[in-house]
Amino acid sequence: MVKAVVCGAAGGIGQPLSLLLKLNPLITELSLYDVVNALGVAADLSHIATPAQVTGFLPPDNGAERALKGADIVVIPAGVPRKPGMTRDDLFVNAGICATLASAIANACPKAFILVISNPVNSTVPVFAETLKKAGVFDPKRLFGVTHLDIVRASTFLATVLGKPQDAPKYKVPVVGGHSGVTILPLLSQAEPKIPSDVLGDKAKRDALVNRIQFGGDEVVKAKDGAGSATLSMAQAGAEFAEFVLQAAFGGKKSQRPVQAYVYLGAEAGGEAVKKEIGADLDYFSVNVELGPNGIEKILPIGQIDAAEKELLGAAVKELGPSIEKGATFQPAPPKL
Ligand SMILES: NC(=O)c1ccc[n+]([C@@H]2O[C@H](COP(=O)([O-])OP(=O)(O)OC[C@H]3O[C@@H](n4cnc5c(N)ncnc54)[C@H](O)[C@@H]3O)[C@@H](O)[C@H]2O)c1
Ligand SMILES: O=C(O)C[C@H](O)C(=O)O
Repeated sequence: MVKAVVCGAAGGIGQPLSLLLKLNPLITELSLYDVVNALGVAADLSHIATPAQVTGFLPPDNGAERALKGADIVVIPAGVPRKPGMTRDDLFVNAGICATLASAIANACPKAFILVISNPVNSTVPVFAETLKKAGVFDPKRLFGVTHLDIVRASTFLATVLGKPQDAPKYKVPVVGGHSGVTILPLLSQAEPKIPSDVLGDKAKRDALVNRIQFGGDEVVKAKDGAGSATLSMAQAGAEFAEFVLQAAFGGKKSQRPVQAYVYLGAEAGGEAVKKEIGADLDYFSVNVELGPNGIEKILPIGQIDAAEKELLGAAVKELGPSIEKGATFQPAPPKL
């Protein structure tokens, strides 16, 4: 029996993500929580003939905690998306929503795997961690900032540059750092299969590819022209990442290869080696991790990077530090009496 919850289930990401989770045979119970329309989305999905039993919840009568009660995995795409001209940091208004949901998780399902999609991920993950710490239930092995869309984009854009767009699933590019602009650090030198030297060694081609991976989100924001940001590709990436976590925990399938997520790097999580590699005392970074029944089993080293990547790492670290600090020191407004 596996219970999954989507918080923000009626939104642009939430609806297709909930659909994809409804199709996941490992999930037997699916709770959909949102401040609007969660009952409608749940009624609609509940007619699909798959094992997961779907229920919708709205805020009245402590709806968030009722939705979350006993959950094994919680996926969170709640909060506002970007409009053209905005940075992800402009979405820090979502911090309050994240703190509220983290408190509800601490009460209702403190052992759940928590997958944070809400932006700015670089700051909202520290908001979750600090709220869970205050409640005494923080487990760094179970908290993930979902940066998997950057991995999906890197495969697609690399295959396109190489003139083999249909081979996108074959290309694996580690993407480390954070989830916004220059904090997104694609490690092209570690791509598999190896990138031919006429692309990797051509500065203009390489810079263009790195830039497209770093600013892929902006392409969608621009194309949607005020109607939001990536929703369908994010739903697919979120469902795929949830599947990695679920398979490792409940499916008896240890991940064949490491997956990447924005995770806590404190000593108790085993992230000290990565801090040394990046030469900075950052408490969060997107890295390769190995998953097992209890979540993150091992934070893996970044490994060898080349001179161009070292330069990009400097820029990523510089921007990440203040974003992490902003999330970690966030004070939610006291509840209105
Ligand atoms: N991590 C990533 O790679 C990634 C990718 C795309 C989008 N995002 C982010 O995901 C978030 C959602 O994007 P979207 O396009 O689905 O937005 P959206 O506006 O379409 O949907 C957001 C949903 O959250 C709900 N919501 C608001 N406050 C809530 C609360 N307190 N509790 C529960 N639900 C609440 C809204 O009612 C809405 O249904 C944004 O912050 C966006 O920037 C992240
Ligand atoms: O670009 C955005 O604001 C949404 C998301 O972070 C993305 O990468 O698509």
